[in-house]
Amino acid sequence: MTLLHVMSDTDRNDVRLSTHDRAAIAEHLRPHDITLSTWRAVPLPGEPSEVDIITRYEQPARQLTREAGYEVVDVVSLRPGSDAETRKRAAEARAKFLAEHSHDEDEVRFFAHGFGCFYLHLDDRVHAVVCGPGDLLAVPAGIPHWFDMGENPNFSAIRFFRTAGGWVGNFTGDDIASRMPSLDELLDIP
Ligand SMILES: CSCCC(=O)/C(O)=C/O
Ligand SMILES: [Fe+2]
Ligand code: NI
Repeated sequence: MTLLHVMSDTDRNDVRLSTHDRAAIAEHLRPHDITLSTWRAVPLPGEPSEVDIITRYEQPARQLTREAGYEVVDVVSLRPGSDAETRKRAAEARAKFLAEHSHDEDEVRFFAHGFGCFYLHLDDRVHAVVCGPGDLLAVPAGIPHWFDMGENPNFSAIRFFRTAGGWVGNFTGDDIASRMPSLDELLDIP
């Protein structure tokens, strides 16, 4: 399941576009220099480890790394859990990425398992892009955005970086995420 849900940045109920059609989503994002592409999903165990992910997707990940010149590839995985420690870690991770930020390099993420939503703040519109298994999203440097992994995170994503420093966010200080629908709300859209 992939979703693009475009809203006014001052009114989440002012919806300009909402579609699950991957081709239409890619087409809509292209003029913004944002690329949504698809890798053939490979079968994974129910609770894939980081090693499962990187070995199953080694071939396309190596090809992308070679073609685009990425230096660092890592896997971010969060799994649901009801114990206090897991919930605390999930809440901390969620809060970090919910703060609007940009990066000095492109944000390139492949979803191998589960779901997450990128909210791309383009002029006066928020483009919420829910990514699921097989989705590769590439967002140019400098675009303000945030990411929601939901109340009970359950996803694995491969991240591609050009510089060895890994993840560095330039935070805007805007709490816009609190005024927009969460991943859990977007996943309920039929
Ligand atoms: C899906 S990877 C974790 C989120 C992340 O790296 C990022 O920069 C979100 O904006
Ligand atoms: Fe980011
Ligand atoms: Ni647009």
